[in-house]
Amino acid sequence: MKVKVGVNGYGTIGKRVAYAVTKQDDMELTGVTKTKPDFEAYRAKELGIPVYAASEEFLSRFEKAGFEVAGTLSDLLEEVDVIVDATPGGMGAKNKVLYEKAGVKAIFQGGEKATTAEVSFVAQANYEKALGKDYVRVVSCNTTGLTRTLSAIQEYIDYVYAVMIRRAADPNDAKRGPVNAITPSVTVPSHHGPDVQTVIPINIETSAFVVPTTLMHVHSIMVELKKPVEAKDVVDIFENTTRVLLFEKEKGFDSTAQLIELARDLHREWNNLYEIAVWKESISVRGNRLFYIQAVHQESDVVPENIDAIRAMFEMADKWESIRKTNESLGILK
Ligand SMILES: NC(=O)C1=CN([C@@H]2O[C@H](COP(=O)(O)OP(=O)(O)OC[C@H]3O[C@@H](n4cnc5c(N)ncnc54)[C@H](O)[C@@H]3O)[C@@H](O)[C@H]2O)C=CC1
Ligand SMILES: O=C(OP(=O)(O)O)[C@H](O)COP(=O)(O)O
Repeated sequence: MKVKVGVNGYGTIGKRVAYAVTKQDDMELTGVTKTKPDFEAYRAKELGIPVYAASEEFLSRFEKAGFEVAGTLSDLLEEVDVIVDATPGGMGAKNKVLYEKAGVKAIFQGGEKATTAEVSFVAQANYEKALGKDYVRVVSCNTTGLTRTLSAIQEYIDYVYAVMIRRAADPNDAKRGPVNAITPSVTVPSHHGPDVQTVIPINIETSAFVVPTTLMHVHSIMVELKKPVEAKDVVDIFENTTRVLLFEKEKGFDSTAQLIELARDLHREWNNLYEIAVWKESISVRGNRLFYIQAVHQESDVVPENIDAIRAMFEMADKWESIRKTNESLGILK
């Protein structure tokens, strides 16, 4: 049996998740919703993806443009086993009543509060917690990045302090930036630390700044160690951690620009870099403190998590089988 998947909100995350669903042999993409017949709606149609109006109120826009939709969101909900909600942050919680009414399982994204779902999810850290669940939240791109590396070294962690340097906007966003400024999140901790704690139980504080770039987020991480570890052991751990890759400045990876260039060189769709990129030279231990620096491709690291969340919710595979299938299907390097 293939799980029928719908995507509500065909934007930055939604279109990538929809694509990833089409690459799975145990899932099928039933359709996606759009609020208007823009170029993304036409492109979806060209790809053979049924396009539904996101609600009745948007139907007239499609009618006016002569764009034939397959129905509305409520029609899509009748067809699917699970809906991936990738609408703008905060909207998923409001949509949840529709999903409950339709009796359809739902996945929410990191822009929703943890209380919207039964479990907050990062596959390699807590896949089992999502087994059989109806509502799962894939945490934000930054939280996913922090959780992937920190869960790998969890046994050594006494306390984590991390600073998030966040991209101002996604490349397709001409409204928000980049801006000529550095904008701090003045609430400390930023939401990222408490969000990591919804997935793994560690001590962590975070602060965050927005900077003028569209190319990835960067995290500067300091861990107070519970027990001694050497830098070379942490290198070994990360080398053996799925969805984490080590990069060397020595080899020309000076900045996020070269990481994105590598994703282009790999002919990754939308230059997705699903893996968290840790700078190898940055991994260092001084006294009882471990330091490292990593980069997160905000548009894509959560995509494989959505796919694994679907498998967990339908108990279609165990953790490592699901991660392996997802990795292989998306060309994730390890
Ligand atoms: N862009 C990013 O870096 C990341 C975003 N997220 C989270 O993913 C979620 C979606 O974010 P993005 O994809 O970046 O947003 P986006 O703005 O690129 O896409 C949202 C899509 O939903 C559509 N939409 C708006 N109102 C709608 C409605 N009533 N019904 C259905 N669709 C509607 C928009 O037209 C757009 O196509 C948010 O929770 C966000 O926090 C998570 C990880 C990374
Ligand atoms: O939704 C996201 O970015 P956005 O809200 O700035 O578009 C990304 O998940 C990164 O956000 P975060 O810094 O809240 O993890």
